[in-house]
Amino acid sequence: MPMDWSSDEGTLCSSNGRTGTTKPVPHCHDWRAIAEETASKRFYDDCALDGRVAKLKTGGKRPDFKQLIDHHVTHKQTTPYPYIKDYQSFDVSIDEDSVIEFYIFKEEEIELYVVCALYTYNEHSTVSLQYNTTQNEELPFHPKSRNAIILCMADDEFTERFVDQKLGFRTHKTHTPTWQMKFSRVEHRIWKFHEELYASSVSKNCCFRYEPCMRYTNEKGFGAKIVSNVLIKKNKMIPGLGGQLFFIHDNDIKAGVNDFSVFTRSCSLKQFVYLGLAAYINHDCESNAVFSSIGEPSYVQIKSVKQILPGEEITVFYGRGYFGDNNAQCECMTCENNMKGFFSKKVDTVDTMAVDDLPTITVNDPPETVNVPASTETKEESETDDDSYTDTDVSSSDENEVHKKTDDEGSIQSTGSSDVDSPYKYHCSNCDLSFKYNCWKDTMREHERLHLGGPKHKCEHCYKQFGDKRNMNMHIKLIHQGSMVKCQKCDKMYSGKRQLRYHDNRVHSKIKPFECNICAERFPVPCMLSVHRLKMDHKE
Ligand SMILES: C[S@@+](CC[C@H](N)C(=O)[O-])C[C@H]1O[C@@H](n2cnc3c(N)ncnc32)[C@H](O)[C@@H]1O
Repeated sequence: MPMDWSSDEGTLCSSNGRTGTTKPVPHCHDWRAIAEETASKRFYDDCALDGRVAKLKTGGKRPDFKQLIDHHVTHKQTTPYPYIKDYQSFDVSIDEDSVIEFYIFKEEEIELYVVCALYTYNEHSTVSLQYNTTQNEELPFHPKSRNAIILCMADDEFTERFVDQKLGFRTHKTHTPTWQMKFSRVEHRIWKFHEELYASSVSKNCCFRYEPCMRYTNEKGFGAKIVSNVLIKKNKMIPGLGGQLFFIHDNDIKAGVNDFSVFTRSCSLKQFVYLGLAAYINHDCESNAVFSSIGEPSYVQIKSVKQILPGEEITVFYGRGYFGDNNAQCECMTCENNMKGFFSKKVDTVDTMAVDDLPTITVNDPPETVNVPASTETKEESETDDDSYTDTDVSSSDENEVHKKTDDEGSIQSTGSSDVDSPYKYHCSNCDLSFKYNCWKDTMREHERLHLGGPKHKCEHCYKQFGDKRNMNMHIKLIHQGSMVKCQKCDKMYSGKRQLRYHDNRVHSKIKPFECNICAERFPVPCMLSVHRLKMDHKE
């Protein structure tokens, strides 16, 4: 109901008659100043519930506002508050021995109750504004999203200052405008805490680092990931790696804009925005870490569930349905290796999408931990096709560093060619890198070129470097120019003619040009043949 208090004279009503003086009801835009002034005078020091101020010693607990208001309503024999639902899930952090007051301005004629402001007093009587739930306060977001909005504003500012500076490109942003609002003590703490989190994440001693990540389609080449700097043992909290979590109202979630780190609690189905360093952690279906909230419910930390090696990406499991039903759109490395999720239906676009990851060193862990770039090129295809593209892109400095580190420190072992059963049979002659399938030999060739110190082609649009100019051009075409080819039969988009042809073989023409030379079984795309060879042990 629209309300203009400036034109009305109203009554601040008292249940016990002690403070029933008539006062002009403030203009709704002035409520903040007036309520604050009233509060600062501690006008109602000895009142319990008197119609204007409800006062409650919290003893450090979150007050039950609904009960408080219900009590007030019963006591006053008046109609229920129209905004009562706004109180059911207030999330107010309260210090030990705080006193909470809430102010109720009542306009009797129209029986409209508006809870104007909520204050906390600490033991020194400092007043801070917590919430405003007036109906016609011109808030640009739902009042219950306030903490989340402050978090978003802080995140946009500090990611730009700390992470973007480090990586040299603009990473995720919630695009929340910086609303001018007076912060409460608690809100100020949210802001400061966030700043400190980010500041410590770029300090020398930090045990993890940010790295660019171009793996995920919807990030269009401007994603980031968190990589460990040290060996992290299993079941350890990762120091400093966490984020803040606050409830956000549905109306304030904008799909594709600020929803990249929104989680739903399974028990309450409420949505929370989770931001901070940990919001740069990507999902993997067999993650090496988990979310862990111990203590402060609004600060969620990250705990390892496997041993994490220096140089290894830290990943968490977002949930079973985060990337569509059964994570059918998941593009994680595990899905890629197992041809599940996003890769289950799109075998023919695998090499388009797996453009990011450097092949990492195979370790003495199970071979699944190895990131293998999934170029699917075979002998039949490689010489002729202009679209052949093996994205062994190399931020060469990084990669060589990893090699050096592993040699020097001996903390990472080579796969060892003695491991007869390992599927990683194709070894680089200069370092410990191993490849799973022979069909990735182009990737390997590219990689080996690095050891020769061959020319490095740097993409002018991003940080990536390539041993082969052709690959760089293809990368530019794919990632920066977005030039894809379209299937005329079903409108699906592919990175090149070859991928389109594989798609057509598999889905439309149903032809199988790739034959196993051992058992003569035929396949529509070469990587299916490679998998078959590996599974059946039908070596070439
Ligand atoms: C919380 S952020 C993780 C960090 C992200 N790379 C970034 O730079 O903002 C979540 C986003 O990362 C991407 N992402 C992370 N893991 C993914 C996966 N397994 N499959 C597809 N996209 C993923 C998606 O774009 C998702 O919306």
